[in-house]
Amino acid sequence: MSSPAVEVIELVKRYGGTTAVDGLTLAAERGAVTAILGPNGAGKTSTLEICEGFRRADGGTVRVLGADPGDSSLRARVGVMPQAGGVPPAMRCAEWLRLMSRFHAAPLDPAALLARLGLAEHARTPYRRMSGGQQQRLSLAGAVIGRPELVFLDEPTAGLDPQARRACWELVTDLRAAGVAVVLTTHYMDEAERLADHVVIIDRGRVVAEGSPATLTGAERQLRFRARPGLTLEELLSALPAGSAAKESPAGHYIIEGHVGPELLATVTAWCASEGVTADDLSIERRTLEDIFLELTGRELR
Ligand SMILES: Nc1ncnc2c1ncn2[C@@H]1O[C@H](COP(=O)(O)OP(=O)(O)OP(=O)(O)O)[C@@H](O)[C@H]1O
Repeated sequence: MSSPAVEVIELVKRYGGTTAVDGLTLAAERGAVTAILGPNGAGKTSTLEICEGFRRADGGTVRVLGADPGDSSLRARVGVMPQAGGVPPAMRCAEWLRLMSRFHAAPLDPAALLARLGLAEHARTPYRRMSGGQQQRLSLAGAVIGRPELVFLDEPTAGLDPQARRACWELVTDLRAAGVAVVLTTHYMDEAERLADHVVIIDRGRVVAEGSPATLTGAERQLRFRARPGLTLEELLSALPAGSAAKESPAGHYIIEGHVGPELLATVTAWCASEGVTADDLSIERRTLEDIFLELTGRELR
């Protein structure tokens, strides 16, 4: 088996007294999408920027396509989409992408790439006059123009409209199919669930869980419904089979966990009837990546 495209072992990054990355270990495979998730300030961008060779680590080991992240030979092989900026404000959209293409031996066609990302009509627009979402898309185009073996995308779809998000997802899926290693960060759990082969959840600079979306969310199902807020769940709990759990989260949204079968469903609906409430949007679902993320990283704001 070939070595991973990115190998991070016991990485440490400090800014003065703040330890942003605290012994983080992860690997990203070729031909796969690795999504790094974590609350604000968890250390995602710091980790990415060290892998991209933009920041120095204070400890640990990082190998990118088998080389040190600072190795100049990586520039032609690795595409980077930073969280913001990177394009001179006065430069026109197509002009910048053409310039980027000249740094590579076998680049994609800049005009075709702009068209694919819905930027054809903005080809002559200076960067500073483009909207935030258009700037994001141009930055994404810059990361992939050189047919890289590995791309780092820092929140690629933040602020994009639904159409542009889908165009970005399609591009990422095509990169993976072409054998490219894609490492991205995102705050959109549905995006990670849909796109990623491997999800790494980090918190306070450490990995708190990793695996495929299916492994992380597990096979267990939940019963969910909406009803008026503040129902007392004790009586329901006592009627449910041992090992079941019931919670209201957020207000007016009820989640019942346990062995979700006909018996549990009957008990819950009978209880709703006894309370005089209709269970709206009653559904049986698997736990989502967002449920797992909030369980692991808590609900307080960072
Ligand atoms: N240049 C810097 N100087 C000082 N502290 C920094 C610097 N860059 C990041 N930090 C701190 O390091 C920690 C991790 O920041 P980082 O940007 O890596 O997090 P993140 O997970 O990418 O967050 P977000 O989701 O908000 O983008 C934070 O506490 C942040 O304040």
